[in-house]
Order: sequence, then structure tokens, then C-alpha cells
Amino acid sequence: MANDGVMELATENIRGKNRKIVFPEGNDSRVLRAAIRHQNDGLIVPILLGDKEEIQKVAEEEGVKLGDIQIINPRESELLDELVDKYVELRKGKNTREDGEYILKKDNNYFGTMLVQTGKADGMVSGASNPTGDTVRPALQLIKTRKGVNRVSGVMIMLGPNGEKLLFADTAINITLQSNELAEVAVEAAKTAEEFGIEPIVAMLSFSTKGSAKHELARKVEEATKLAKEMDPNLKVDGEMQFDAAISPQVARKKIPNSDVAGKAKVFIFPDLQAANIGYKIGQRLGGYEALGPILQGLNKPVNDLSRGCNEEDVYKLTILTANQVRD
Ligand SMILES: CC(C)(COP(=O)(O)OP(=O)(O)OC[C@H]1O[C@@H](n2cnc3c(N)ncnc32)[C@H](O)[C@@H]1OP(=O)(O)O)[C@@H](O)C(=O)NCCC(=O)NCCS
Ligand SMILES: CC(=O)OP(=O)(O)O
Repeated sequence: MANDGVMELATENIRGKNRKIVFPEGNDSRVLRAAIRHQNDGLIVPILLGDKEEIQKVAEEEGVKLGDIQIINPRESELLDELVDKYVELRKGKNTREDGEYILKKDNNYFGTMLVQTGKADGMVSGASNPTGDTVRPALQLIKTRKGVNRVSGVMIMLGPNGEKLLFADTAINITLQSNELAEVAVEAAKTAEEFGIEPIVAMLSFSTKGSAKHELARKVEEATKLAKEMDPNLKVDGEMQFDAAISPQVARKKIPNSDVAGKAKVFIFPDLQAANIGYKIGQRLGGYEALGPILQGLNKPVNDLSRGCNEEDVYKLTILTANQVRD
């Protein structure tokens, strides 16, 4: 495949490391099939959460064999007491022990997140059947942001039909952002791009290019560009600019000549979640791009969300990308 760069790099990085990835949606057929593929490939150690009989039934319906894949039923797990204690400690008085036990038994995303937080798993992949908020809230509450990062955000790796490797942000988490927060997303997205072998050339997107429209929303993106440069003076970032100026050298020459970003951008920072989420889905559904993610950036440990529209291949690949985010 023309686009194998991103997947190949991540696969080589994780080879031999036996990263343990937990799947809270063990009874989702797409998740189950992807986890079994990983179990058989031996690159990743999958842990499925759910009721064993229910998962067995899905496996039979799908015509796949569970083999010796690890399955944990949170309601019966011997780890429950330990995880509840730790959960209550981390929530710092926000939840009682009774609350904690109820939440960890009822919601596999909380149980899976606690496995990651306590180091019993290295990362988590969920969201095939749960909406984003329910998937990521436990990680925001319990795993928390990395030192030096104020807000977790989400990126999509976009792999084009002609070998293009792009990154879109924030496609998943922050509904609106202030200019300083948008600047932080840009700086973090550049780092995430590098982790996955994508060139960190960052365009700050708007409906305006360098003042072509006079509006406070365009000025916010201009301000965010300035702040991103202050946060990382070495960052190749420019804006505000329209998507055509960011991606097309011909349009860039006309609208924004002499930019070292316009026409060459690989990392696209959208002004808000509406634009970013709609934008990536248009690229995916009309543009023939493969969309991998959302990958969360800024967390202490990797927890990643899937789109509910995902297929088995998306789950399989996001698992590899999640393992690639694990830090020893
Ligand atoms: C992510 C999201 C669910 C968080 O919303 P929420 O749970 O209502 O947020 P709250 O303000 O109650 O915060 C819950 C916790 O998460 C933390 N948090 C919220 N957003 C955060 C962020 N971007 N980064 C870091 N922490 C964050 C809060 O500090 C809080 O922690 P605490 O409980 O320890 O105090 C919400 O922003 C959302 O729905 N985003 C859009 C998701 C979506 O639909 N995306 C499109 C599909 S991908
Ligand atoms: C990433 C995303 O948009 O998720 P979903 O399609 O599940 O809302």
C-alpha cells in the first residue's frame, strides 16, 4: 500500500515490546475480530473486557476462535477491590468507595482506564460502540494531562490515496478553544505528527487568509498562530489561512506567497471542533482518505477513541498506533 509509512514506523517501534492494550468493548464484533488478529499476530497483548459467555457467543457468530486471549469481567474480577481503592484515591473526595465500586462494575471504560492508570495495561482502545464523551471522560479524570500540557486534544491521521500523510486537529475533544488553547493544540499536534513520521509543517486554518476577511474569529486564529510561534520558536507554523492555501502550492502562490508553510502543510489545525470533525469525515467519506484515530494527545498514558463508524481494520490499526504512544 502507498500509505504504509505511518503504520510501518509504528509497527517497527513496538516490535518485541509486548504492549498490553485493553479493549473495554470486548463484545463488539469489530473489536473482537481485531483483538483476535492481534493475539494471533503476537505483536500486541490484547485484554478484552466483558462477560466471557457473551464474548464467546459473539466469537461463534463471527466464526472466530478466542484461543487463549485474556478476558476480564469487571463485575467478577479479583482486581476490582484494588482498582476501586485507587479510583477513590485519584478522585480526591469527588466519589465515595460505594460510587467507585458501582462505576467500575457498570462502566468498562472506567475499569479499562484504571487498568492503564495502574500499569496493568499499557494503553486502551475504545469508542466503537460508545460516544467520545463516555470513552474519554475516565481518562481525563483519572489519567490526566501530561506535565506542561493544559488540555487534552484529539488528532486524526489522514492517509491519502496517493501516499499523502496528514494530521488534522482537534477532531475530537475541545468544542471551542481560546487562542492560547488553539496554539497549544498546534504545538502538541506537531509533536504527535513527528511521533508518527508526519512532517510537522503546521497550518492554522480559517475562512480567511492573512486578513482577507475582517472578523474576530479569523483574528483569533491569527493570534493563536502568533502564540504558537512564541511557545515553540522552531515550529514551522503559519496562518491564518484557508485550506486551499494550506494544501495547494498554486493557490498558496496567489494567496500567501513567501510562506514556508502554505502549499506544503501536513498538519492542519482547525478553528473549532465543528470544522475539524466535519472536515475529517469529508476527507474520509468523499476524499478517499483513510482516517485513523482519534488519537488523544496530552494524556499521561495512551487512551484512544474510535469512531462508531469504524471497521475491524480501523480498530486493528489504532491499536498499533496506541501501542506506539506508550512511554517506558
Ligand atoms: C470531552 C468532554 C466529554 C468533556 O466533557 P465533560 O465530561 O462534560 O467535562 P467536564 O468539564 O465535566 O470535565 C470532566 C473532567 O475532565 C476534565 N477535562 C475536560 N476536558 C478536558 C480537556 N480537554 N483536557 C483535560 N481535561 C479535561 C475536567 O477537568 C474534569 O476533571 P475533574 O472531574 O477531575 O474535575 C466534552 O468536552 C465533549 O463532549 N467533547 C466533545 C466530544 C465529541 O462529541 N467529539 C466528537 C466526536 S469525536
Ligand atoms: C471521532 C468521531 O467522530 O467519533 P464518532 O463518530 O463516534 O462520534
